[in-house]
Amino acid sequence: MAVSQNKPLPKNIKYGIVLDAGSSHTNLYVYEWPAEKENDTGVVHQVEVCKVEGLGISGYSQDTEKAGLSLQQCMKRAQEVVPEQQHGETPVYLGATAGMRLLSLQNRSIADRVLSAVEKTLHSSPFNFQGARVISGQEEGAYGWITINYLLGNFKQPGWLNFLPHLRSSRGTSGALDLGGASTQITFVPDQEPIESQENSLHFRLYGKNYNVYTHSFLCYGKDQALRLKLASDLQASSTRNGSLLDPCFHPGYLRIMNISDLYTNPCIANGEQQLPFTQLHLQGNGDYQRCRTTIQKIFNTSHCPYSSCSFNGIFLPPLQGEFGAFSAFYFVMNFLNLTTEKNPVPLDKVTSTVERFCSRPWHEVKAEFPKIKEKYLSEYCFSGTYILSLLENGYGFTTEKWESIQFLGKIGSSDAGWTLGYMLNLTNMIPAEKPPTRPLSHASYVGLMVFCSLVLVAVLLLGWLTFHKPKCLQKGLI
Ligand SMILES: Nc1nc2c(ncn2[C@@H]2O[C@H](COP(=O)(O)OP(=O)(O)OP(=O)(O)O)[C@@H](O)[C@H]2O)c(=O)[nH]1
Ligand SMILES: [Ca+2]
Repeated sequence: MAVSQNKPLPKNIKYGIVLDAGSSHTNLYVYEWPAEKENDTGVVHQVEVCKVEGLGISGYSQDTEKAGLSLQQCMKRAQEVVPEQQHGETPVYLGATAGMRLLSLQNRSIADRVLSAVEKTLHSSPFNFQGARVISGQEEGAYGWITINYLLGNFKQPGWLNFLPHLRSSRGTSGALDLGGASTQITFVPDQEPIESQENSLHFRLYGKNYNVYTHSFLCYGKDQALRLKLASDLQASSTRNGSLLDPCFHPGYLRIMNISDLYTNPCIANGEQQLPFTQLHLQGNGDYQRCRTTIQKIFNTSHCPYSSCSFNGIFLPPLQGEFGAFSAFYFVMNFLNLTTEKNPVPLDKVTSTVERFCSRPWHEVKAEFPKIKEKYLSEYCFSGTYILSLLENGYGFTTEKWESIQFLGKIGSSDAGWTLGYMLNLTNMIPAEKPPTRPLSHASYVGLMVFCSLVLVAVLLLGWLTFHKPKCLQKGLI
């Protein structure tokens, strides 16, 4: 006997936690989804982001234990967000990106110690810890691409197409552009097949469709490392005897003092330090966009290409294809400069003139206008804006027309654009290779279908009746 209940059943919600241990800082994300819809596309969403105070985990190479301790506050926050009875079943993953890739190249045993320290903290939490590891640049690109296409609903087939499988649309996916502090990724489905270099080629089967995806991660070309590359290249080209350098990528009146040893302490910048007769670099801004662009250009080597086409440094890049979503620092910088609009993209010439005007503004004026923005961020928007233009226009070849296909996005719905959601979807097997069997119709669809069938039946009966029992008036009219 069926028992009717008026009370709705309690929602069966599941949770998952991912820590994004980036080069500049760590973010903890909490995701949730209805348990019964686990394999549907587009049901997982972010309910919390917690920004870990202090450095990225790779910044604790001098005191590795602190890398673990730094995560405690956000782990506590996660315990408040996830209901206590579900702590034990909630998976936690930590993925480290370019900062840890660089530290591993520099000193493997210190990098391992940092990872052990964060593992210790995560093991001692009440959640179901699933591991902490350094993810590859390919994975970072791939999971970013999966995240945005999952959130944009690009893997979804319209319901009615389930009945007509041969008509299934091959609706396009969106490419993904991620700009971090230490690396940057470009990932998209190219038109051209096959992909010329194996290390840039990924294959996925998702929801019953095959995707051949191009991806590349440029280590050292995140915006913090790119600034170091630029400064090292400027230093090499200059004849300064005392370490004073005019820098067109900073505002007029801006001054920054840097230790030369800090500039040369990672594998992105090979040697050169020994020859310098000074220990500090005195940067003096002069806010000249054109010159800034020229100096940045020097960090992209376009002199050789062993493929049919390349981005820079001899790396294969097929012709750009389709729409692109640009996130992380692409978004932070463009958003600060008011160059992100929901609907129409801002044309490339307008972006260029905005960055140019911003760079030329005196530092004291900029500081007075944005007193609440961290000085580190504020002072670098001129460099970052110019770097983004160089990378996208000269590095990847986004022309004035192609520029219009880029959308700068921070969030999609409630979820941040980034690699973490895709990483979790993959590790929890939430994106099936094949399309899950279609569920029975929802109540609304059932009622709709019934009404439609009834109307068709009435129309058929009426037509039949009219054919065989023509009313006299109609018969007369026909003669
Ligand atoms: N303006 C601004 N800059 C930010 C913000 N958050 C991070 N950044 C900077 O933007 C750059 C990229 O930040 P993220 O995307 O978090 O980079 P990351 O994940 O630490 O670095 P990777 O390991 O290379 O991916 C870094 O230079 C950060 O210092 C923000 O809220 N506003
Ligand atoms: Ca990142």
